[in-house]
Amino acid sequence: MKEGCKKDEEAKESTLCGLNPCLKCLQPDILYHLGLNTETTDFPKVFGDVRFVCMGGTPGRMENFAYYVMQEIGLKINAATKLRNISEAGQRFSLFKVGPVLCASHGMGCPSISILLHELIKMMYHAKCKDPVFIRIGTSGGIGVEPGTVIISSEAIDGRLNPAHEILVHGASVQHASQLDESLADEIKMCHDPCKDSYEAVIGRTLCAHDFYEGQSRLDGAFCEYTPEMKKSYLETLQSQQVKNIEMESLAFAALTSRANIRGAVVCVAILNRLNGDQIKTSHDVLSKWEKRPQELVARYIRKVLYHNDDDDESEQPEDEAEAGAGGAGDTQKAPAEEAE
Ligand SMILES: O=P(O)(O)O[C@H]1O[C@H](CO)[C@@H](O)[C@H]1O
Ligand SMILES: O=c1cc[nH]c(=O)[nH]1
Repeated sequence: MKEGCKKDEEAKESTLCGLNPCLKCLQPDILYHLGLNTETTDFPKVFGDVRFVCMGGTPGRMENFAYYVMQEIGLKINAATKLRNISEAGQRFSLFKVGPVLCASHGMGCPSISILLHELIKMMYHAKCKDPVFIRIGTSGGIGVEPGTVIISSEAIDGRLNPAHEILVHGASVQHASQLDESLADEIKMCHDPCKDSYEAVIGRTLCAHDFYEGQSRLDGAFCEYTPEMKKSYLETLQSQQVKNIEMESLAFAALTSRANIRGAVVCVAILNRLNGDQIKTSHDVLSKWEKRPQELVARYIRKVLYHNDDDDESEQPEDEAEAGAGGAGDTQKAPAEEAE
């Protein structure tokens, strides 16, 4: 358990801690951007079995991941089954539930993922989830790594290399530590097979920028008020400080998960090596293959945790949906995990 995190009455129910003490007074609690509330949805019944919350930038990636993870954890569905976007009413994020796995899109940048995380963390609290693991599966710009390499973040740092997510509250700066769970990073890394996988997976520091262009020292933005030499020097400094990649959500992800006593990991593929350029020239076909790499590792990890086995050993896999825990994909009335097309 997180240091200084006492188990209170709520913690007996969910394992989250450090949350807003007023949450229990909100009747109902409205998760506005997810289009859900505690009055019309029975959270413990619909989401109480969630053990993994996976997130990534785009709705399409997370829908594909939901179908992929369903197959990988052995949930049987028929070909006509279609997963329902549970947060469709909110019109901001997509959210799919596949048994114990929630898959959410988070948009771009810390403000967007922060909103999603506040609402997902409240969901875990109301649903009384026990020890949920949160994982971001994404893309990034690599620093001195071969494009296609998967980077599992050891910690998230800001542009000044500080391991903290800064927010302004009442006009004052508040910094929250952005550490990630080291043992979770190791467990995910162990799901990579250097003999079979055609790519490398490494653990390293991740720089989180608040912009894709100037914030990442690109020379190809609409504005650029620095020289190629200044860019080179900054990226080389990052490399010398064991920074392996740059993306745009890890600070908020790490800070909010650790504040809630949630184990979190960030697993991103590098789609270019920033030491060699700024523009992404790789074909969409190749990019979509690379994008699946973090998904593969994370699906293997989930499978391993659920069935306590190695990838080759299928002996403990469930026979059917019920055993695997395929469960409600939305409100309490809907059929589990799907609606027929
Ligand atoms: O990992 P994904 O969701 O692809 O997001 C990465 O790509 C976006 C920029 O293109 C940023 O949001 C960055 O973090
Ligand atoms: O260079 C990159 C690539 C993906 N995402 C980023 O934020 N930066």
